Amino acid sequence: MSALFTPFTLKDVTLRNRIAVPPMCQYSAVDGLANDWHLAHYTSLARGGAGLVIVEATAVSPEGRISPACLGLWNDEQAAELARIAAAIKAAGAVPGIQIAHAGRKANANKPWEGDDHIAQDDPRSWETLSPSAIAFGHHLDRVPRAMTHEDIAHVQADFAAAARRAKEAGFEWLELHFAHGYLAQSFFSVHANRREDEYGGDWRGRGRFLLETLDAVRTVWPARLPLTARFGVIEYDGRDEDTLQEAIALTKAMADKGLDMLNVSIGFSTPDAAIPWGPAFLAPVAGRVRQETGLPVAASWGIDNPHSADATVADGVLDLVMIGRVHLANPHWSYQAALSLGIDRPSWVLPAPYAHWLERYRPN
Ligand SMILES: Cc1cc2c(cc1C)N(C[C@H](O)[C@H](O)[C@H](O)COP(=O)(O)O)c1[nH]c(=O)[nH]c(=O)c1N2
Ligand SMILES: NC(=O)C1=CN(Cc2ccccc2)CCC1
Repeated sequence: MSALFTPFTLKDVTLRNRIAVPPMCQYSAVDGLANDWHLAHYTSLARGGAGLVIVEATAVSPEGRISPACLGLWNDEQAAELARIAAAIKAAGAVPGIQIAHAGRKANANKPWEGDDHIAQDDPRSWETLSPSAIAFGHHLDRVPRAMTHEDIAHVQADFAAAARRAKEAGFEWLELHFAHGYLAQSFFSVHANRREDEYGGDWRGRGRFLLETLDAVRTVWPARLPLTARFGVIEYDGRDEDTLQEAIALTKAMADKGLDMLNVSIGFSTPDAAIPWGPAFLAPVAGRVRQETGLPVAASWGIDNPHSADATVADGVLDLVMIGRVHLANPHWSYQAALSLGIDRPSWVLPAPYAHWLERYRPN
């Protein structure tokens, strides 16, 4: 029996297996609108057999986009296009999820393959970036952002709540708040980015306030019966990891008290000077510690790309869901290959009938 291919129920939602496609920006939108690229991309991933497919970081406002080509959910036209994608994911047998985000001081950047750097301020595509403090990330993202006022903070939190309402109306059944990877919410939590001296700065409670208030605002509009999760950078690999982890675990417990249903454990990416120990499944033990100490179900990613290690993280009670990212770009049918490798019954039926019927009778050698 394979732990990876057991169902997972959270609130009223049941995933057919423990395999999730994490959000992965496609940088392929115009004016934040999803198009045929996104429809084909997400449909093929869902048809590949994963239990959960989470649509990429989708900005809660125009200036919350990482790049001008990122998706948005700040208007009803965008919601209508995303509704087609949610329906296509569901029709393929996966649960449709979406991540809502604000890129903060990492916003207004070129596509990764077009420089990945901040757009020049005299470029017509340029817009003002916001952050808790007027401190640039550095390196290729060296623009100094404007320190947010309390009005800015309230406005962005209202944008998150509005985007969550639109996500619900568009038919998404799993919502993830982007609280990781050096974007706005992570920046509020990070000592590298947040030097505020008001109630949104200082100790972990101050630096965590924006995240808790945003969670509160979203929880009010997101149905109690559907999973509300957050992707959160609990470690920076910046030399103060134990401090960061303890603060992140304390904040995660506070978020759980406010109705967070699950944590998608990730990296802070708040400083260009991080010494990240890249390697197969390197973050899984960190996620396992968060799971132990908070009692929340957890997911994690980062180099978990072979079926046996993915299966082991679930079987050993380290992870509840495995986020399988880049390898899905190489092979949307990764779940089928995993089913073959793990020897589950009728592995082809991880795929939809038009494929499964024939593959069950024919095995690519
Ligand atoms: C092209 C691309 C785009 C994104 C990502 C990655 C890549 C490669 N990642 C991170 C991703 O979800 C995943 O956590 C990492 O890729 C690590 O997992 P793998 O090692 O790829 O399985 C990411 N994470 C996130 O929370 N929101 C996002 O929109 C994106 N976008
Ligand atoms: N929107 C996000 O959260 C993104 C995260 N990435 C993290 C990453 C870093 C290094 C390698 C892969 C992914 C890159 C692209 C956008």
